[in-house]
Amino acid sequence: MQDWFYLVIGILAVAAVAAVVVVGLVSTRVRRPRRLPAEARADVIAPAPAPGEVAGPTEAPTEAPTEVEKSPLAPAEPVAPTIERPEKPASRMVRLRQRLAGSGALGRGLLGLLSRDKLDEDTWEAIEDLLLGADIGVAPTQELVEKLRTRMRVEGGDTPDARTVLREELIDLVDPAMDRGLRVSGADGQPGVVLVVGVNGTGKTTTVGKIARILVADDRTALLAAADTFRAAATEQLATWGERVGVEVVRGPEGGDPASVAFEAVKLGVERGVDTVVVDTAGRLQNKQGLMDELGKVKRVIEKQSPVTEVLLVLDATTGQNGLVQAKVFSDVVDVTGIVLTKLDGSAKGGIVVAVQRQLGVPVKLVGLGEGPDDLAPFDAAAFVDALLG
Ligand SMILES: Nc1nc2c(ncn2[C@@H]2O[C@H](COP(=O)(O)OP(=O)(O)OP(=O)(O)O)[C@@H](O)[C@H]2O)c(=O)[nH]1
Repeated sequence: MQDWFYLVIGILAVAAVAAVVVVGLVSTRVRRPRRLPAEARADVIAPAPAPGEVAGPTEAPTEAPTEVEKSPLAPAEPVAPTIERPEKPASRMVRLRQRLAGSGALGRGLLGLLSRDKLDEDTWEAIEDLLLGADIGVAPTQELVEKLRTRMRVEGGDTPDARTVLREELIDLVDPAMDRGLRVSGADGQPGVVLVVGVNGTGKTTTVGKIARILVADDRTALLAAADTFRAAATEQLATWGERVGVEVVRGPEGGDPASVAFEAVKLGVERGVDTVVVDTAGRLQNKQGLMDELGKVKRVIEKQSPVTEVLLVLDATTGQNGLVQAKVFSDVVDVTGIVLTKLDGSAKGGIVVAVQRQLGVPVKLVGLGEGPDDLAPFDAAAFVDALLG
């Protein structure tokens, strides 16, 4: 009986050990990680490339790793920013001439009509319509047509030179006598202060960046003030413009007081003795009196440091009559001293140059002729008319 008892115990013990071994083997199989395909392994294991680094191949390196590769946290080698050399402004209008193709249709249309053998009433009416359609405005259109009528009648003779007459009269209308120089220098060693204003989306920030390039091209030192604190992206945008030409940008906290940013920038400009401080402002809707008052405040606060030498109003050439309404409101708040007409490359309405100058009695000083960094040109009446006439 005892033998039987020991035999049963022995069999049970052997069975228990066998069960433990089997369970152990099975669980080891279940827990062993699946082999991942090479690509998936790389996604999981490889560190994300550091900023500025280019993600390389994921295979194991065949050579000894470099210091940077050994430590994925090692900072990327600082890359010295490349400072660009902007184009000198003098030749820009000529280079950008073909961008006025839209407005060129006006010149070609007028020339075609004036060159007709017979200048009858229908032709003069068509000329008037062309001028009005190009946003020159009613009074300037009537003046021009009157002068053209007189000259074509008096000088007509056998072979009236329509092109010469038209060119002279258009240049006269655009007014070559206006002083279009940018006032970028201050008196008594103070910096010149250029305040750039206008409705949002007209191209103010872009224009400030382009003006910085003009100043650098003319070997002037400059400082930019990102006083458009309403739109964080505007500050970033300006910082990028500044970096590209090595011009410092003074910025404030998002939503902060624009007047304080402008004040700090001009103060720094005075301390450093820079030639020019250019101040970008927020795009303000003309019907928001509070915002317009704020613009007046920006100017007053700047002038505690140094006088504002130029107030540039940026207008989008494609907005036509609406742009003129904006222009009037801005000129009531700050003394606008010059106009920057942007997006003239995308407009068939070059006549707005004449209309806005008449409306404000202030010259167009710069024209935007594209989105390229150096597509801002000093305005020249004769070059503009020549571009219109093709
Ligand atoms: N085609 C063309 N586009 C231009 C010109 N000037 C500016 N732009 C474009 O107009 C758009 C608006 O320019 P921004 O400089 O951001 O306008 P903003 O007035 O500062 O706008 P806010 O910061 O919102 O007030 C951008 O896409 C510019 O590239 C120009 O002369 N021609």
